Amino acid sequence: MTSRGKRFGAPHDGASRPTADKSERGIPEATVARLPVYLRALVTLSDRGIATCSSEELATAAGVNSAKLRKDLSYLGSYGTRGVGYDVEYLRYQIAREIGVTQDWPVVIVGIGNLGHALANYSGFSSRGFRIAALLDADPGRQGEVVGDLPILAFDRIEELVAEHGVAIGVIATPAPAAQAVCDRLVAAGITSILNFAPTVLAVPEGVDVRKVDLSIELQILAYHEQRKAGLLDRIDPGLPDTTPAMPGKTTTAKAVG
Ligand SMILES: NC(=O)c1ccc[n+]([C@@H]2O[C@H](COP(=O)([O-])OP(=O)(O)OC[C@H]3O[C@@H](n4cnc5c(N)ncnc54)[C@H](O)[C@@H]3O)[C@@H](O)[C@H]2O)c1
Repeated sequence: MTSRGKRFGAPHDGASRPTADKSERGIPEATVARLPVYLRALVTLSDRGIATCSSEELATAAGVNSAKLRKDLSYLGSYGTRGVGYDVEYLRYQIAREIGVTQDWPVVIVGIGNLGHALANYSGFSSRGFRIAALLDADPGRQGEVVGDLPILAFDRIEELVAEHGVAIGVIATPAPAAQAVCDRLVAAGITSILNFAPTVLAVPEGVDVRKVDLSIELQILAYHEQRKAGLLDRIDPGLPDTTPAMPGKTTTAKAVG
């Protein structure tokens, strides 16, 4: 239950509803997090004119192992056809329906600086069902500038715009010190899902979902793996033939999900 206007609860940063490991339909959260990755792989296969694919092909395209993929898809009741594999278009539809991207999701972006401009100009949102309904900024010097097809509007219009477009998702691309106040106002206006790019932990009431994108944390994780690789190489006697084992761990050239 959303409790709009209630006092804010515990900081809530990252995966939605951290206490639950299953979605309302009983699909594990880790599986839910991989569904968009499968969807993106299916869109690519479909764009290449591929009508059916095996679980191995789809798993490779999505960067997961095929047993995990089959298990994930079984939660959707999708098992493929023996000897044929999965129907790409149908599976794409099934996953899109499960995620909710067969419908149009109006989104507002708050903070149209460097990052906000990049997000506003990104065409990938609309092709995946996310329509940018409004661009908002507190700086009058930015207001009126057209980015993509939309003018930057005053953040003070947030309530009016959320109501007008039925917006449920807000993107925060303001500096960190402003993010909590922006978040509070988005929630008070009726927004129940927030994608936060500011490097700060947001406190939100129960029923509001927050996802955080932090490129520096992703880079730090890669740095950690680089350090481990370097440590392994240091331990190899340079006089011996190279018998370096394959690197353990989940991080490969593609980002591991879940
Ligand atoms: N998550 C990532 O990977 C990533 C990458 C780059 C930047 N960032 C973060 O994204 C945020 C934006 O970065 P940037 O480089 O675009 O900054 P920027 O300074 O270029 O833009 C910030 C914008 O937010 C606006 N703003 C400030 N306070 C506001 C408020 N209260 N209400 C509405 N708008 C407000 C400013 O007027 C400005 O236009 C920062 O928090 C930054 O740390 C995150």
